[in-house]
Amino acid sequence: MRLYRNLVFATVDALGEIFNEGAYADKVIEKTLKRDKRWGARDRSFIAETTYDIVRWKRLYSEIAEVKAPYSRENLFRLFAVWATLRGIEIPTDWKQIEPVPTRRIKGKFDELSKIRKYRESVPDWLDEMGVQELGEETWEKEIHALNEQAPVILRVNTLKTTKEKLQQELQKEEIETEFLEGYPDALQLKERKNVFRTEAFKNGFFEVQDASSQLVARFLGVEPGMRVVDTCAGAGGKSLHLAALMENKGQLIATDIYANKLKELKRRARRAGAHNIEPRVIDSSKVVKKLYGSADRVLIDAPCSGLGVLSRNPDAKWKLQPEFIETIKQTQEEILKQYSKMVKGGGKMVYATCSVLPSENEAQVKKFLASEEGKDFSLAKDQKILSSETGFDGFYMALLEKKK
Ligand SMILES: C[S@@+](CC[C@H](N)C(=O)[O-])C[C@H]1O[C@@H](n2cnc3c(N)ncnc32)[C@H](O)[C@@H]1O
Repeated sequence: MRLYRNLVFATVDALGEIFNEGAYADKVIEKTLKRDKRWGARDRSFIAETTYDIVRWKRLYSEIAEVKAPYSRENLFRLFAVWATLRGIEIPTDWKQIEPVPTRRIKGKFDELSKIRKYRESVPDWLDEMGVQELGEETWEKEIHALNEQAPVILRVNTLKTTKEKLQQELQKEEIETEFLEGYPDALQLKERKNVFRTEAFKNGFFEVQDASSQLVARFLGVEPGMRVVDTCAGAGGKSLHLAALMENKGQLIATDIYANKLKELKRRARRAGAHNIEPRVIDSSKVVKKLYGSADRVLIDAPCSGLGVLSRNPDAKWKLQPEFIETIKQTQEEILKQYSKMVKGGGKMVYATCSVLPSENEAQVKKFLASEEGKDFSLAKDQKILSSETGFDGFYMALLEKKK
C-alpha cells in the first residue's frame, strides 16, 4: 500500500481532535472528509478506516509508541507509524514529520504486550475488570475480541417501498454487491465496504443502514397493522421506521424521546421512507407519558445504555465511557421501565432492549422490574441475549414482557 501525505496528515489531524479535544470520532471524520472535494472513495475510506483503527487500538499503540495524552503532533505521527508498521506498510523515508521508524522495536513490543488482555484488546483497566466481573473471564475474552473487529455494513430493506430481491438488483446496478443473511428476514449484507448513502436506492428510501442484531428488535415486539404502538426511546428512529414497515403503515405509532432534535431527524427519515403512521412526541413533561398510560397494544423500550454491544462501530466509546456513567444509566433504565411500562394496556406486550452485553443492564433489570410493584402484572414471555462473539454482529439484549388481561 502506498501512503499519501495529505491523507495521512488529515488522519493525524482528526486523531488530534478526537484524542485531545474529546470530539466524537464519527463527527470528526465526517468533517474531515469534507476538507477536499478531490478525494475519491478510496481516499475517503483510507482516512475513515485508519482513524477508526487508531482510535480502536489507542491504548495498545500508545503503549508501544510510549506516548501519552495530551498527544503532541509528533506523538500522533508516532501512533500512525505503529499502525503502519504493524500492517507492514512502509513510511516514505523523506517524510520529515515522522522520525525513522524503529520497526523491530515496535513488533517486539507488540508481541510482548499482546500477552496481556487489556493491552491486546486495548481497553481501559476498569472496563476489563467490569467485563470479567459481568460475563466471566472466558466469555469476556471472546466478546471484547469480537467487539474490536470492524463491523460489517448491513442494510434493512424498507418493505414499504420495495423487496429485498428488488433492492439487491437496484444496488447491483450501482455496483454494490450484497447477500442475504439467513435468520434476518429484512437484511442485506454488503460484500465489500462502500458508501451506500450516495446511491439512488438510498435517496429513494429503499433501505436504511441498520445492524443485523438491531433488526431483530422490532420483530420481537410482534406488532400488527392497525395496532397502537409506542416507541418510547425512539431517538432518530432506527426501530420506529422498522416498526412502521412491519405495521404496513396502518395503525398508530407514537415515537417519543426526550430530545427534540433526534425526533426531527426521525421525521426526515420517515418522509424519505414513506412511513406515514409515525407521530413523534417530545417528552418535555411527565404529562406526555401519563397521557399514554394503559393505551398501547405494544410498547418498545429501546433503553439508553452503555452501548458496549456496539463498540465495533463506535470504538471511541472505550475511551469516553466512564463507570459512573454506566451506574447512572442503570438507574435511568430502572426508572424508564417502571414508568413506560404503564403505557401497556391489559393483554398488551412490551419489549425492553439494549445494545449492551452487560447482564446488569439486561437480565438483571428485567428481573428487578418483575419483582417491583410496577411489574407485578407482567411476565417474561421470552428473552434473547446476542453476543457479538457468537453472531459477528452487534451485542444486544431483548426481553418480551406480557401484561395480564
Ligand atoms: C438506544 S437509543 C435509541 C435508538 C433508537 N431507538 C433507534 O433505533 O435508532 C436510546 C434513546 O433514549 C433516549 N432517552 C434517554 N433518556 C430517555 C428518557 N428518560 N425517556 C425517553 N427517551 C430517553 C435517548 O435520547 C436515545 O435517543
